[in-house]
Amino acid sequence: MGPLRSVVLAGGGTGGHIYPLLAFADALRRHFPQIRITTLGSPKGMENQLIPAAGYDLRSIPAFQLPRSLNLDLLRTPDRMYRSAHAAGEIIDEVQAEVVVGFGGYVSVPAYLAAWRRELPIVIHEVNVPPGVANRMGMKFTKRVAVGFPHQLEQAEALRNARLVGVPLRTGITHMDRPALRPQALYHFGLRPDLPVLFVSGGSSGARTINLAVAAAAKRLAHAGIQVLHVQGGRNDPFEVPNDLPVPYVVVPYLSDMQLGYAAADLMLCRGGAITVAETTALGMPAIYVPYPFSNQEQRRNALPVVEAGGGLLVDNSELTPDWIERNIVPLARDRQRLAQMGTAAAGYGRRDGDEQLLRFVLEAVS
Ligand SMILES: CC(=O)N[C@H]1[C@@H](OP(=O)(O)OP(=O)(O)OC[C@H]2O[C@@H](n3ccc(=O)[nH]c3=O)[C@H](O)[C@@H]2O)O[C@H](CO)[C@@H](O)[C@@H]1O
Repeated sequence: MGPLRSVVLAGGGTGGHIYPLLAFADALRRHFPQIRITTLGSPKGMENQLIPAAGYDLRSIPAFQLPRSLNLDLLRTPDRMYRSAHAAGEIIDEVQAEVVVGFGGYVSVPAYLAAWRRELPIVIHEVNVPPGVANRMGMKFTKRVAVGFPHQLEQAEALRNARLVGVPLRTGITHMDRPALRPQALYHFGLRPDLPVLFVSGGSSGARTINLAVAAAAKRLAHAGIQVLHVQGGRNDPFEVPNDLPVPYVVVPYLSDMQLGYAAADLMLCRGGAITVAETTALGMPAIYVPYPFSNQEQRRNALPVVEAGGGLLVDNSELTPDWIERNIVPLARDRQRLAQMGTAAAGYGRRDGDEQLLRFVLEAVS
């Protein structure tokens, strides 16, 4: 077949849906420099900051919230769904899209619906178990479903026949040479080269429990000679850290250059969002995962295979206290050998070619 000329990518809400979309857009552009890439988002999601900043065309379509269960009778779906699908269809027609690729988030549903009505190929990329509500609806319109992780094939009936492609990750992360970037990253954040760095991130929105627990442990970490680089997260309140600590504790609201954080880090403390897990493992980053407790155990499922492979530790949200941090993180952060072993195990589970594998799958869909 000839080169792809025009695609519509749909996805939005939080970073977990948007970063894979952007990484895939970059792969399309690398392979087909003349391609027209149009992204569909909702008016309020993080896509409104992240997608224009990455230089892609973002079209907003009217928002509507999906019910959280699937016994959705399409005939009784509210008018707003049809308005959104109509808007998505007009954009698909205008750009003469050859395929719609959806990454989840409720903005994907009107795109799937509009593409189905036009008999356009639809490809869904799903990273969670259970699959998100929007993508489960999309699966009524296409059998071309790609997943990020092996456990998804075993743990979700709806994903049993999906194609395992991995997660499209930003090349700034997948092509990164961590040791080479480390001095620059430490300098950038004002961190010392002679002491370990704990990198704390609660995902794209931030995590209140993690933020408060680590901030409350600031003195104990500092007196043990552990530096902290702490990302507050896009939607979280500021927290207090003592300002008379003997070693650096750096708080940043959000990192657009996430690779700098990974480069500075010896150990990560994070939630178990799917893209975060894909990134830590692609980089061979030892991590302590604190899954978000309120979303169908999806984050626990993401982190468990890495932890079972020896690539990190798992701690319940309710158990992450300053005492736990002192007892577990302090000795680990100072044990270079154990960190190296964990890093190697994490890397064994990680993969870096999700963007290329998804592209191959999409090309099959349009051929
Ligand atoms: C609470 C919740 O429901 N979270 C879900 C959400 O997580 P969330 O939106 O937090 O997504 P992930 O943890 O999967 O990914 C976060 C992304 O944001 C990036 N990042 C983060 C902080 C920062 O300062 N800069 C930055 O670039 C990370 O590098 C990563 O690429 O979507 C994921 C993927 O569907 C799901 O698995 C999570 O369960």
